[in-house]
Amino acid sequence: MARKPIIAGNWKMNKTAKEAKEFAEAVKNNIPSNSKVDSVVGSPALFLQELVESANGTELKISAQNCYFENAGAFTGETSPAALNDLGVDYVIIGHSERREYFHETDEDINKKAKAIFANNMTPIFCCGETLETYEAGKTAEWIESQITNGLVGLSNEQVASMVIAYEPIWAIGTGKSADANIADDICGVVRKTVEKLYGKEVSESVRIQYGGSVKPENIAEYMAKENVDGALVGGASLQPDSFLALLEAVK
Ligand SMILES: O=C[C@H](O)COP(=O)(O)O
Repeated sequence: MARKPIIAGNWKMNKTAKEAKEFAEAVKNNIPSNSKVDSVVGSPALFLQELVESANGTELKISAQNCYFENAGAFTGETSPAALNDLGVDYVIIGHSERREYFHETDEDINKKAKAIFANNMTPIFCCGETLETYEAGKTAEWIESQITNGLVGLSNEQVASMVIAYEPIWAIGTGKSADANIADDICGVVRKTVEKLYGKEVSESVRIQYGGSVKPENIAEYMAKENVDGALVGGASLQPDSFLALLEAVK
């Protein structure tokens, strides 16, 4: 089955409202209109409403970078998935290594978030990835299998088939030291095999798997040429309109 490539920018904690709006205005009408690629921008929650309104009716889709797993209640500082859906947000990034490390998110939290996102008609971009220590110990495959197994438990076949999984080796994030395209393909293959083991071949052939970690316009084609890589989750190189558009243009 042909999987549609998906390029998602993750702005992390960058930009002001003015800069976010300027980005959307510069990008939204310049997305390649052949629909060969899904184009997503992951913004801080503060700018989501503005971005959804600006991107309305265009090819640009908007993602949150996190949400809580309850829809409402006494959870000071958290973001409701129901409110995100109400705004018109399409995707939510969950389980990013920065959230796992700095905010102590567990596989169980991330699993609850995945369920809440589906319950609110949005699509999770589920991140997994290993530390340099795990990589150097040759334990990447078992680490990834465990993150996938625990993170997706209880989801339906249909849900897993429709989601996006981003493999991001932590040692390649923001370091300029991207993983070799063959390594990215191998580990994205581990993700796909794990999904196959848990949910069957049809689901594993449908789920879209991104590579993330120092992806830029100059190297994205190498990743996209690989069998198991269906797209990229991009931090630094997604911040400027020209660079974001160049990433999209590079997807053949
Ligand atoms: O979510 C995106 C990743 O953490 C990659 O960030 P980067 O492209 O700046 O290395």
